[in-house]
Amino acid sequence: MEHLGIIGTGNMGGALAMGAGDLAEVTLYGFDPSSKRLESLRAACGLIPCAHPQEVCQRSTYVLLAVKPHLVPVVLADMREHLGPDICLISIAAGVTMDRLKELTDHVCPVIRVMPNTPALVGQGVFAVCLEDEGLTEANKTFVMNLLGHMGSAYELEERLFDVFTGLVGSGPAYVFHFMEGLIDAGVSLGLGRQQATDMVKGLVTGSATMAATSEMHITQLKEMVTSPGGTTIAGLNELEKRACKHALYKAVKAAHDRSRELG
Ligand SMILES: NC(=O)C1=CN([C@@H]2O[C@H](COP(=O)(O)OP(=O)(O)OC[C@H]3O[C@@H](n4cnc5c(N)ncnc54)[C@H](O)[C@@H]3O)[C@@H](O)[C@H]2O)C=CC1
Ligand SMILES: O=C(O)[C@@H]1CCC=N1
Repeated sequence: MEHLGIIGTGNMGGALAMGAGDLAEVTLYGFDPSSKRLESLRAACGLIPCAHPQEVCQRSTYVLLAVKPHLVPVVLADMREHLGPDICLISIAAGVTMDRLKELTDHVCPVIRVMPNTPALVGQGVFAVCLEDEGLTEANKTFVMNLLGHMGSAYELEERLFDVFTGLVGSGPAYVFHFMEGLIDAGVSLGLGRQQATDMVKGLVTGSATMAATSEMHITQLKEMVTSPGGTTIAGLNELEKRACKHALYKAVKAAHDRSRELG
């Protein structure tokens, strides 16, 4: 049985608690200043609330840090005395590097840096995992890859690519929802009811994503399948590219990448 403590049970910490909660071999602990969050996770996934971060450290073999990046130094300073070689620290804070995490923990415990995304909540997260700390055991690596694999797809990734992954995949669900919102508004503008348009766009995105995930065909071939010569789709695609849609996506990912660097 492994003991996993989560410090900060907001959007992402909460999503990971929910994902880990149904693993028989994991007991979950958590601390958050919001007792409401802790109580709702106790009811939803059996997380055991702790009175302070130190108690989480005392009860856990893995401690997952899921507070906002600017709070990482403060929270680690509080926990520092209770960390040691038998606790593996997992940080999901955007931008906070391995070097910084090692420095903030005085190099007393092994550290794993992870970048998740919110579809973890429905078992379809995509995770980058940095396993570069030489103090990690094979058991640490296996535990974390299995834990995250249970909530989606976990990829071991060199730390130098973490800002790219954060800008693309960590932030990515928001781009997809923004795109969906735009399509729904377009449908409403042209006369569909909002609920009708919402249901239709959800079906559109789920169906297209399933095709992309399961088809043998390349993404470009899937696009060509829809695009009849002289037809409706090419007329729509031409409008998107007149507005440099692909370039806008590049700029969005680049801005998020740059912000991830700054946060570090
Ligand atoms: N939301 C997302 O999609 C993703 C977030 N992340 C990272 O996850 C971390 C958390 O982000 P969110 O969950 O979005 O933020 P959030 O604001 O939803 O959650 C943060 C939680 O930390 C708690 N907290 C505040 N002070 C604390 C303290 N001193 N000790 C313990 N807990 C404290 C808050 O009450 C809150 O529940 C950030 O570092 C972010 O970079 C990473 C990938 C995706
Ligand atoms: O917006 C953020 O800073 C966090 C990190 C990746 C997704 N959400």
